[in-house]
Amino acid sequence: MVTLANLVLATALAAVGLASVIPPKIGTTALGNGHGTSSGRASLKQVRRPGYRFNGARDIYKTYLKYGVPVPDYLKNAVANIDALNAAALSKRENGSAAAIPIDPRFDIAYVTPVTIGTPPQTLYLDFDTGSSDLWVFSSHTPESQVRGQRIYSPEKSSTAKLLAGHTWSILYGDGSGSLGNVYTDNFTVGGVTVTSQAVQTAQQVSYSFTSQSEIHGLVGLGFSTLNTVFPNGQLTFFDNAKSTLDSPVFTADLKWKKEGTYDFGFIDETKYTGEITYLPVQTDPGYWTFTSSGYAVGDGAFHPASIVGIADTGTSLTYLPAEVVTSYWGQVDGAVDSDYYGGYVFPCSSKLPSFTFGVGPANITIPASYINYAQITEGSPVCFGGLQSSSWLGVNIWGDVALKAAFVVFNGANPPTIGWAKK
Ligand SMILES: CNCc1ccc(Oc2cccnc2)o1
Repeated sequence: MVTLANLVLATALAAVGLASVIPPKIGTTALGNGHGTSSGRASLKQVRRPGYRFNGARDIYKTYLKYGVPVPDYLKNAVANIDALNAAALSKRENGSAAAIPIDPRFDIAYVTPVTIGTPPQTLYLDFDTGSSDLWVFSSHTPESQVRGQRIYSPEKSSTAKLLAGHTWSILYGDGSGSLGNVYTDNFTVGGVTVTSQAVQTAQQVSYSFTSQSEIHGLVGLGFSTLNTVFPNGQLTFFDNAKSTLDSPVFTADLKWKKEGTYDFGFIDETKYTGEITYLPVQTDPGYWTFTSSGYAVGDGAFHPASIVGIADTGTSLTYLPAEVVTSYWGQVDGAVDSDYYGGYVFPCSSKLPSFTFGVGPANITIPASYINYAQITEGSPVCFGGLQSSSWLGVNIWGDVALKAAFVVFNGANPPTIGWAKK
């Protein structure tokens, strides 16, 4: 016996996706192939209206109206409450996409991405670096003698800038470069994603290697915020601040060989990779995107299972792996030597290089040989510098740009974080 109350209950349960105890049999639905044939069968593809947010209370409200039952006040309020929550959620969600531009057309020493800081917006090009967690910029506080062509951020020209009184920072990178200074908070936007009151670390000193690289106006750290060097209170990275407003707590890196790639925030662009994404666990202590590769192969040679613990670091140009791995690679290259004089593996530019494959769980990523022929020692030299170098002096294995640009990489900031790898 289907009573009206049961019907409402059934509709309500169905509306919230729960199987109802009374199979609602509200008339028969037209079935068929949707092409108007006379077969008496039609199927209609259900599509989600863009921006649609589910409101179960409204479905029940409609059932009351449909059967002429007076709508109780609590139900009217429920509909309004859920609409308000949905509106707030929609207004909060944002995603973004920004270019990763090689700073030198000849070889991929680093990639920069346009950002705007402050009000009115000041545009700078920053190096997005998953291997560190400070957001710092050349600024009006950087001595003019240390600024050589870089754009600067001038907090005094931004109506939304606020000094973070008593806070300082100082950072040293793996290549020996470094910078230090004080801290403001201001509006920070990349690819349409805005964080208000982002900690922006203004440089008061930069090392010569930064001064000499005019295309890099600062860094955006995308490592875990535990690595942030601001003292006495560590600050959150742009990603950690943006996470709650993104559709999904992820960013992806699609770096390219001698071409512009992209960083996406809040979504995974299925058109940017092929096959499946393999997700691996991330060790977040001390704060790098640390994962374990499952082994390697040189060229078409046999795959060597191994556990290679390393960090995914968009801020490092080359890839640094254990000595036994790189000696087995360079052993396949005529004339390759690990040169103290040149500071790493070099080889005759005329030599043929094999590709390099590294394992990511049951899957793998292959770095084409061309990516490993990194650059001539100097313009016109017959000696070339390898993109695969030994990590023995570093104390950590680093999957830098030479490896990352061979893949589509998902930095998943959920709890627990994971890192995803896909071919492209
Ligand atoms: C090349 N020295 C200046 C410079 C540009 C970008 C960075 O930053 C780095 C360097 C190494 C590792 N991680 C980030 O330093």
